[in-house]
Amino acid sequence: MNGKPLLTLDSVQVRYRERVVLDGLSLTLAAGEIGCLLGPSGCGKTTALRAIAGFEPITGGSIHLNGDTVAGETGHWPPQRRGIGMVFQDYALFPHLDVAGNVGFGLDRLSKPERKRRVEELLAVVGLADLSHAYPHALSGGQQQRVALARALAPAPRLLLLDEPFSNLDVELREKLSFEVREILKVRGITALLVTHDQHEAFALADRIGVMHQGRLCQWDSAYRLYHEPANRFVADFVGEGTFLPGTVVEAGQIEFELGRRTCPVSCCGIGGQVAVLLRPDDIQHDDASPMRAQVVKKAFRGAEFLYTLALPSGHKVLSLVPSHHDHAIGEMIGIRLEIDHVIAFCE
Ligand SMILES: Nc1ncnc2c1ncn2[C@@H]1O[C@H](COP(=O)(O)OP(=O)(O)OP(=O)(O)O)[C@@H](O)[C@H]1O
Repeated sequence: MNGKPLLTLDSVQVRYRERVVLDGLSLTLAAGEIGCLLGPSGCGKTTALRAIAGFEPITGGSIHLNGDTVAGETGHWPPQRRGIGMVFQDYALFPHLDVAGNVGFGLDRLSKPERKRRVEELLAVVGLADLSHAYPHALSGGQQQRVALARALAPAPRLLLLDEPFSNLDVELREKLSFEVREILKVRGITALLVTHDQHEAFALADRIGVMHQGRLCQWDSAYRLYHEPANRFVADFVGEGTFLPGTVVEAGQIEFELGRRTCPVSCCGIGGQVAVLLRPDDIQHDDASPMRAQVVKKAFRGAEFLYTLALPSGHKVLSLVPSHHDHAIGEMIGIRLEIDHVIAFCE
C-alpha cells in the first residue's frame, strides 16, 4: 500500500442476533485509493458498508477513519460525525428537487453564493451542467446516477461509499460510467469503497479488490493477483473464468496433470497429494501443429475471439480463448498447447 491509511477495518464483526454476518473483516485503504468489496449475494458486503458509515453497530473489532477510531471499544460515532458520503443502488434522489437542488441539499452551512458555486462545480465534474434545472424523473438512469454522485461529493466527504451504484443500469452503460466515476474520483483524490457482485465493475473502478465469502474476506488484492494468484478455490472460481483439472504432486514443487508436468509450489500437501489445477482460458492455446488434441464441445462468439469449451481425452473440460478467424465446428478435434506462466493448484 502506498500513502497514509485513510480507512482501516480491524477484525470487524457484525452479528444479527446469534448469526455472525461479518466475521473478522480486516482491510486498509490508503488515502486516494479506490477499493471494492466483491462477492455473491448475502456475503455481507452491504453490512460492511453500513458498519463503516455508522448505520450498523459492530459487535467486535474496530473501524478507524483518518486516525480516529469511529467504532470499537472506545465508542461508536454517529453517521453524521464520520464525514462519509454515500451513493446508493437506487440513487435515492429527492423527486421534488431539481438537479441543482439535489446536489446542494447537504450544503446548508455554505452561504447562498458559495453553495451555488459548489453545485455548479460538481455538475461540471459529472458532466451535467446543462441539466441543473431538470427534475429526476426526466433524467436517464445514468444521469440520475451522476447526480447522486455529485450530491455525495458536494460536502467534500473524507470517504465515499458506493453500494452497487450501477446495478440498475444496462451492462454497456455500467462499464462506461465505472470508468468515468474512476476518473472523477482519481482527479479529485477521493478515497472510495464500492460494493458490487459484478467483477467487471470492480475491475474497471478499483485499485484494490476484496473477495468476500460468507462474511469473511478471502483476499484483498489487485485485480491482477486475484485472477492470476487467487488465495483459495472460492476466489479462483468467483473471479474470471476457468476450470480445474485433477493433478498429483509428483515431487517437491512439481505437479503432473493431463496436460503435462509443471513447477508449482504447493504447500498444503506432500508428494502423492491430490490437487485441483486451475486453468484459465488464456492458458490453453489453439495450435494446429500440436500433438495434444481436444474436442470442441461448445463455443461462444465473443467478437474478436471464440471461447471454446474443449473436452480432453479423459473427458475433463477446459476453456480456450481463440482468435475468431479460427472457426471450428462442434465435435471437431483441434490441436492445443499449454501456455501457462505459473501454475496454481489447490489441495483436494
Ligand atoms: N437487519 C438484518 N437482520 C438480520 N439479518 C440480516 C439483516 N441485514 C442483512 N442480514 C443478513 O446478513 C447477511 C449479509 O447481508 P448483506 O446485505 O450484507 O449481504 P450482501 O453481500 O450485501 O448481499 P446483496 O448483494 O444481496 O445485497 C445476509 O444473509 C442477510 O440475510
